[in-house]
Parts: sequence; C-alpha cells; structure tokens
Amino acid sequence: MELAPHPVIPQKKPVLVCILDGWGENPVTDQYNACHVAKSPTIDALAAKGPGYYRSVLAHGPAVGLPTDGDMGNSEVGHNALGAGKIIAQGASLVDIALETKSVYSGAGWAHVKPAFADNTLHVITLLSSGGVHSRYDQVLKLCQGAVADGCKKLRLHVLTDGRDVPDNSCHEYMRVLVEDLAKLEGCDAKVASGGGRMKVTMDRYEADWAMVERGWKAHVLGDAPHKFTDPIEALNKLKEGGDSDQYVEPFVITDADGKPVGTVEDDDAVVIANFRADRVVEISKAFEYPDFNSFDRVRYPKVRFAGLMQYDGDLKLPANYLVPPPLIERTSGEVLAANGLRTFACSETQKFGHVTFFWNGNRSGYFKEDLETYVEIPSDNVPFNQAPLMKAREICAAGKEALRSKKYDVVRVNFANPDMVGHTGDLAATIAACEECDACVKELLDVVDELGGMFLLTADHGNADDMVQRNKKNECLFEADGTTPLPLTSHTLAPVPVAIGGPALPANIKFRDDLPKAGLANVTATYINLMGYEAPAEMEPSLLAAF
Ligand SMILES: O=C(O)[C@H](O)COP(=O)(O)O
Ligand SMILES: [Mn+2]
Ligand SMILES: [Mn+2]
Repeated sequence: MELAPHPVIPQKKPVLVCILDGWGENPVTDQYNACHVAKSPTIDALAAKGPGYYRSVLAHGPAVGLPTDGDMGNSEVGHNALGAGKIIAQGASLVDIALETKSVYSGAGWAHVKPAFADNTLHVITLLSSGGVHSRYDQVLKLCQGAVADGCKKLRLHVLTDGRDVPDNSCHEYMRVLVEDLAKLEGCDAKVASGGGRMKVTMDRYEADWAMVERGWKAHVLGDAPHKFTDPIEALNKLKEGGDSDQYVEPFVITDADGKPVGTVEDDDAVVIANFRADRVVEISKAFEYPDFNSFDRVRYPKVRFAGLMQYDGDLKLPANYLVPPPLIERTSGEVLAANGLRTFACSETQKFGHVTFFWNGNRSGYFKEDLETYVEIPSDNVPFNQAPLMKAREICAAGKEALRSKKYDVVRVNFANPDMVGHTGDLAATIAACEECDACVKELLDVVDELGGMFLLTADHGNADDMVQRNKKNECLFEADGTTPLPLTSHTLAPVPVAIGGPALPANIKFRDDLPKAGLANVTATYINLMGYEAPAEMEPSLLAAF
C-alpha cells in the first residue's frame, strides 16, 4: 500500500477536499436549476478557469456501480466511489444478480428466516417505491414471491412511503400495485400490516432522531399507531388529506373489522428488511438485533428470525443474518493514507456525517488509525430543512478552516449537506438559498487554502439541487392541476457533478487531462491523492490530472 511520490506535485501542503452534497452540473439551466440560479460567484469563478481546472464527472448509473443509466446517483454510491477510487457493483446490482440467479434462496440468510414460513409469519419492512436508492419494488415483490414458493403461509408488509426518491403522491399508486400483487400470492395470507412516511417512521439515520424509529417499532411490531384503518389504500387516502408529503405520512396500523392489528410481530416470526442501503435501516436493525437495546423502550422484544437484505455494517456485523452479501470495498483512500502515516480530518453535520466517513471508508464505521484521523460531527437541527436552508454549513466551514489552520492534517474533507437535504424538500427558493450559502462557505475555505499555500479539490456526490421540478421528456416543466404551480422534484438527478482544482501550491503545469470524457466519481480519488503529492494506487480508477 506504500504510495510513491508524485513526480511534480509537492507533498505536505494542506489539501482541502470539499463535497457539495447534491450539487449537480445540469445542462438544463432554467429558473428551476437552483445551482444555476443561485448567486455563486466563487464557484462561477472556478468554472471560468476552464477545462484545465474545472470539469464534470459522471455520478449516476454504471459509473458508480448502479444497474442502469436510468439509476440516479446517491450519497451511498457516490461517497463509496469517491472514497475508494473504484467502480463497485452496488447493493441494487448485487440484489438483482442474487434474484436472477436465485442464489438468494439458497443462502444462509434465507435459511435463517425460512423456518418461520410454515407456521409463523414472515414480516417484510421496506421503503415502498422504485427509487432504487434504498430499495426497489420489483426486488421486494420477487422476495415475497420466492418466500411463497418456499412455503410461506402468512406474509405481512410494513411499508414506508417515499415521495423523496420518487415524485410526491406516488405512494397511492405504489400501494395499489402492492395490494394487487399481494392478492395474487396463491396459498398465502399476504397483507399490508402497517406503515408511515419514510421521514416520519423507521428510516432515521446517524441517530438524528430515534423517535422516528420508535414510531416504526410501535407500528410494525406492536400494532400501535395513532391511526388505524382496515384498508391500506384507504389509510393513505385519509392520511394524505392533510396535505402531508409521502415522506411525512403519519404512522398507521391495519386492523381487522374488530380493530385487531392484522400483523404484529410475535415470537418465532421472521422479519426481513428489504432495503439494500444501510444508513436508514441501521437503527431499526439494532432494535431487532440487540437484546440489550436501550435507545427507546421496545415494550416487548419478540424472539424473531431477523435478517437484512444486506449486512448494513460490516464492522458491527449488523445484522448477523442477511440475504445478499454487501459490496466488498477494500483498500479505500482512507485506509491507504493511514497506512502511509498521512493524517485525515473529516467533518459534516449529522445528516451527512456517515456519508463523509462510513460510506467514504467503504461502509466501515470507525477509524483506520485513530491517531491519524479525526472525524467531527456537527449536530443537525431536527427541523424541516427548507425552514433552515443554511443548516449547519457555517459550523462545518468553521471546523474545516480550523482544521486547515491547525496544520495537524494532510487532508481536510468536509461535506456540505444543504443543497441535497433542502433539495429533497422540493422547495426551490430555500434550495437556492442553500446553494448560495454553500458558495459563501466555499469562498471562506478557499481563502484559507490560499493563506496556507495549499491546494483544493471541490466536487459533489450526485445531482439534486440542479433540478427542482418534474419535467416531461422534452425537459419542459410539469405543473399542478392549476396549470401554473410547478410540480416539485424532491429526488436526485442524473446530472454529472463538477470537479474543480486549484490553490497556490498547484504547479502551473498540472491540469486536468482532456482524454477522459466518461470519467466518474471514482476518478476523483486518485486525483486528490495526487494533490497530496503522491501517485495513486494502480488499482484505482485513473487520476483526472494529466500524467507526467
Ligand atoms: O436517504 C435519503 O435522504 C435519500 O433517499 C437519498 O439521499 P442521499 O443519497 O443524498 O443521502
Ligand atoms: Mn448526497
Ligand atoms: Mn439526497
């Protein structure tokens, strides 16, 4: 793992790696592209330096290990690629293969849950959409069909409505299709048992709000929720009347005509989480997996056969049982730098803290070498982010400046969450404000890089803020029924992302090469290792810098 010195770029200059989460370089530059509309003089000035110092790279589809070019990028696959410098077949792709080859039904994880099929209940907890970021409906259905084929007599679905990776209000259609597909499962009593919006129930991440997970435990396991219905389609119709987005639907439980929940979790049942992505199912997995769990009162702890679709934390071995082995991501840049005695500082706020550490390090929690690495989490507010679009950008900026000035680190890495987290609210004005805030913070950080005589690399992990409305095939904005209100887009985009380099220590003869038009996020890794004054490991995707 020893790194050879770069022939031209000096070592031991302070290097900043700055990720603007959700900042795409979208070719559609109309009034709904918040990155384009935002006043961003600093980033505009970087772009004006031309293709030697400012370019874009792919951040979606196969370039980041996703199944097809129709798959938008996301923070998991984006930070995996940025940190590892390799194109790794990601969760969605691995599950597709396991289902196509049917290897999923002969694995140890399946064997762990199968004993519940004959006389007990198989519970499936899943994000209900085809967003392909955390889960994908066709995969969930195949798992249910496979269980029925393997003798499952009673199946209960506990679903989280999306409206974040897919258009808002699409929950109705997803629920209609699910109910229809469950009815087709011959010889199996298959029903929806509980649910709620993904930002209200169960799918918290990085321990930002355990109360979400507690609401999910109560609805999915205990059959206890503020809203009870006998019909899941009716449940969504009623709960959406209040105007809540699919992301924030109140928790609900489905009961029989006598008001008895149709699918509480009992001893000897099986519980499978059908999300392939880790961050938003780690907490609920701990609630099922750990006897000594104390992050909220579980009221009762049924002895179940618990499995994840994947293993969500390789260091914690969480969960112990899983249906499909997760991607194996080895010799990431974090590990290589630590092995060479190089010191890393990484910082973001809660909502993106695990992105810039856990995902960056190849789905590993913790340090490679604690004496060489410092990870700082700035607690995120627990508010709708369009009401506080600056989020904690200023605090992240201050921490990055302090780390640079401390001269204790060879590379300082920060992630600004707000273009993405505010972009997911669909609020255009707030997202523009978020992007402007980011630009101001970038300016402050680059001024410190100048002051210290260092170098910087600025990039993003996927698009989001670069398109805030739903569009037709001709990229024309779609409108609500009133014909004038644009239909908001809360999801990521397929846009490439910018990569900018610079700083006083960057040798004048070091520029981007012009022969990698299809470069992706995985090419950024070798690039930042070069800026630190080293040749990158040969197994990584090639650097964006012209070779010497
Ligand atoms: O989990 C989320 O917030 C979205 O589904 C994906 O967003 P991220 O990949 O930017 O975290
Ligand atoms: Mn992201
Ligand atoms: Mn996002």
